[in-house]
Amino acid sequence: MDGGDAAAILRQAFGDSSDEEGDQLDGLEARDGDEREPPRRPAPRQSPTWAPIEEIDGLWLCGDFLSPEQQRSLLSAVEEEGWFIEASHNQAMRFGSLPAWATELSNSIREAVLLGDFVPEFELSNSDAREDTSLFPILPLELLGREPLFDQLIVNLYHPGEGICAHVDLMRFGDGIAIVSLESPCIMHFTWVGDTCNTSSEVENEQPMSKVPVYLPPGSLVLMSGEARYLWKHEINRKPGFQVWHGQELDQKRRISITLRKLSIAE
Ligand SMILES: O=C(O)CCC(=O)C(=O)O
Ligand SMILES: [Fe+2]
Repeated sequence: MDGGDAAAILRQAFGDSSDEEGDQLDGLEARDGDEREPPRRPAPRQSPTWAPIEEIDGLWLCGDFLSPEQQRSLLSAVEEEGWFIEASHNQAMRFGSLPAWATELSNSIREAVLLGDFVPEFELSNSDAREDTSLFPILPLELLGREPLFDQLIVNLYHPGEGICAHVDLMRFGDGIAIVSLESPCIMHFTWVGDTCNTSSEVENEQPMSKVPVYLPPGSLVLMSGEARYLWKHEINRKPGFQVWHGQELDQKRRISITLRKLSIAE
């Protein structure tokens, strides 16, 4: 991707003086707005704080991606879809054209990457990583600049005690996966693909697996690309004893996650 493409991405994210569509970046906040108000330019949001997960290449966490108000607004948008009215329903998927709120969420993800501040220690201590991914280390530019950024949505609802077992997302999805967490915090564990993962073989060879725990607060955004997407499994085990952070078992509530992916181009 050349500099012209990068400039186009930046224009798309920040708009220019004649670009009124910039308002859609504010969509999550504008949802409750008074319709009589004239269109306004979105207030520049505070730079989100990104942290690399040091052990895992391509794994980034934005803990303050959504404000409490934005979380409430996003949750209402999900609930208004009516997917989870029946107690037996805990998952919804959409392909292709996504609900407006999910498109707004995608736009906000792109914006958060473009505005992202990442922790200076990382810059100082990982000059190799910095060189590899010079312009946008959080998400490679060829992913950040694709259109659409995501065309597949999956919303999962987990009751306390429920989670998802270790997996690498299917290869039918391309690189660059985003997960937004709502309601309950949780710990997502990552395991290198080469490591054993099933309980039976674990017991047999008694090798402790090296799992990397990542704490996902409500309103956070995880981005996986490259090794994090293809060479690490992720899982959420919410059975008693597995959601422990700094020695404290997390208080589990219902959790809703929104995963955004892009279908791979068919060969
Ligand atoms: O719920 C989550 O946070 C993860 C969901 C997930 O990994 C998936 O749907 O592939
Ligand atoms: Fe997954």
